[in-house]
Amino acid sequence: MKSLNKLLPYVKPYTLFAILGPLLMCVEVAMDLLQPTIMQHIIDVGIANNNNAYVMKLGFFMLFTAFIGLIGGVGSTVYSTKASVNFAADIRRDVFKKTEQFSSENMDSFGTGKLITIVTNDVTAVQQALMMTLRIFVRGPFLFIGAVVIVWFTARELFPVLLVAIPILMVLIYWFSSKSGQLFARVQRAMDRVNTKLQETFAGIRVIKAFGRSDFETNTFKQVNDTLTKRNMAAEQVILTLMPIMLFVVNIGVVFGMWMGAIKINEGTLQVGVILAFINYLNIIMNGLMTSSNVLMQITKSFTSANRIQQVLETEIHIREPITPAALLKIKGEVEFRQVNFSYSKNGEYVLKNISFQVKAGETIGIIGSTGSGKSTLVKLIPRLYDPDSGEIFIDGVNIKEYPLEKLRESIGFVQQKATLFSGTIEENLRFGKEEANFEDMEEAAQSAAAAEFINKLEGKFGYELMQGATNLSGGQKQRLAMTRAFIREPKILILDDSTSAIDALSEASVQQALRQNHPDTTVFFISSKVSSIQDADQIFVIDDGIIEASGTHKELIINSNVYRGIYETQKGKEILSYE
Ligand SMILES: Nc1ncnc2c1ncn2[C@@H]1O[C@H](COP(=O)(O)OP(=O)(O)OP(=O)(O)O)[C@@H](O)[C@H]1O
Repeated sequence: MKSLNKLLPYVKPYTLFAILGPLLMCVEVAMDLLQPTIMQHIIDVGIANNNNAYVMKLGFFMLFTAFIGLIGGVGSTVYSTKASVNFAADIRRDVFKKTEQFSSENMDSFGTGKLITIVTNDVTAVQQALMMTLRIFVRGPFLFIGAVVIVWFTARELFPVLLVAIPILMVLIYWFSSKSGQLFARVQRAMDRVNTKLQETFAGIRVIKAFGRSDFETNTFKQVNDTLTKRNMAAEQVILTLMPIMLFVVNIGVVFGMWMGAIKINEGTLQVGVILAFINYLNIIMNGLMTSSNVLMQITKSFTSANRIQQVLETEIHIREPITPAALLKIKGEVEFRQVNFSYSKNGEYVLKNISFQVKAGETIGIIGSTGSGKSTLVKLIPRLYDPDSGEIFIDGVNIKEYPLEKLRESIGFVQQKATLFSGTIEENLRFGKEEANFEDMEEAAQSAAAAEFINKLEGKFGYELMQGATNLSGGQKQRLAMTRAFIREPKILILDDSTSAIDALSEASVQQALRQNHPDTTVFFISSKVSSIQDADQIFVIDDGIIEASGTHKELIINSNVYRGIYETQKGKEILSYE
């Protein structure tokens, strides 16, 4: 309930619509409530006295009220929809904006599957809850109270029937609603699992096919889908059983009403029309109670969704902007790590342990080490994708936490291990690196990244459309484009995280040469599992189990580092070592 309340400020810009919706609904309900009484008068006054003119007059009045009711109903739908759809759109916008600010750690803790479910399903659930509240919430109680009051004034003789029927109906609704509330919570959890499974399958469809696991995946999807179906069925069945039981109670009420009415008619204290109107009101009362309980159920269902939305909106961003940012000169590219420790889990198990080093501007640093040793993690700390648990990182002698985040990241070009490209043209993807890049910039960067040749062969060249996930490019082409995108922004610090793994040795050498020639002042961190890719670096860091096991030039490390020599030997063979 609390989290739903916290979303109420999102209704504020649409207050007028949110008032008009229920207001117009009141008009519709008032007209609905008038109908049985008009009918009663037609029967008891018009038909009983053979007064055709009276029948016609009230007949037209009945039509008129129905028409006004229609306008009220349509108007209410229009304004309630405007309020709830805009309310949801604003929440979606803010959830999206918030996730854009998320640090990698925040992202890790939610997971993309859950975030997508929140932006789609959960926002839709609160939208529906608001829509129903605005449109129907007033309708239920208004119909119920209105009908009870009218029966009190027009058919008091039959009121005892209501005194028995209403408590029974209320108990039934309470029991069924609480039962279905629990069942719908189970439905929502099953829905989460279906969504997660779908996202995972769509993202990994190629792997599934390559491993011939389609049947297995179809089966696991069938399991989560079956659970969802069963739970949906159970929840719907509860709702659907309620209606006939309530109708049964109402019909017993009708029989009793007619029986009591017949006695009163015989006594001459009641007219036929009153009984007919009473029967109608009894149905209206049932409808009113049902509608109220439906809305309550929808609102209860939306609590979980509101909670999840609130979790995103209230998430504390781990990577914060500095309170007093450093006065900015142009970043040169000196990098220093001072006793840096880092862990993903924050339980003290460090992935990086006591890392300290200094790099001069314009130096090329090779980083090598076994898989999972912490190489990628180390470079991710430079653009503050994560912050260290302890220790400090400096660029040009200034703690990186003191730079405005945007400024810091603007001066860093980062090519991640897995090249991420977006659907759109190559040009659009490159502009991601530098908005104002012109054609020459693109050409030049593509040359440096050994991408120009393949781009020129593509239909439309820089206008070539990439599909989602750039599936219409090869692995090596994706890496080259990702490098072009990083080169184009002429960064002061360039991080290449195993970004030449799918590129042939010749092209890799040409990329390295282009870097030296065209970007001599850029500090380059070059992660690679191949010694041949980094052996010309000014300094090489050998990472082993989260520590810098050794550092130095290739020649120094061959002599001083067992780990480095081990890697080198496995890759080149001992005979080359002795030859060197
Ligand atoms: N987002 C994450 N959450 C939790 N643990 C992580 C995360 N990313 C990496 N790790 C763990 O941190 C350790 C270091 O990972 P890292 O990616 O830095 O290794 P690496 O040396 O770059 O490996 P590789 O050469 O295989 O890319 C690994 O044990 C890995 O399982």
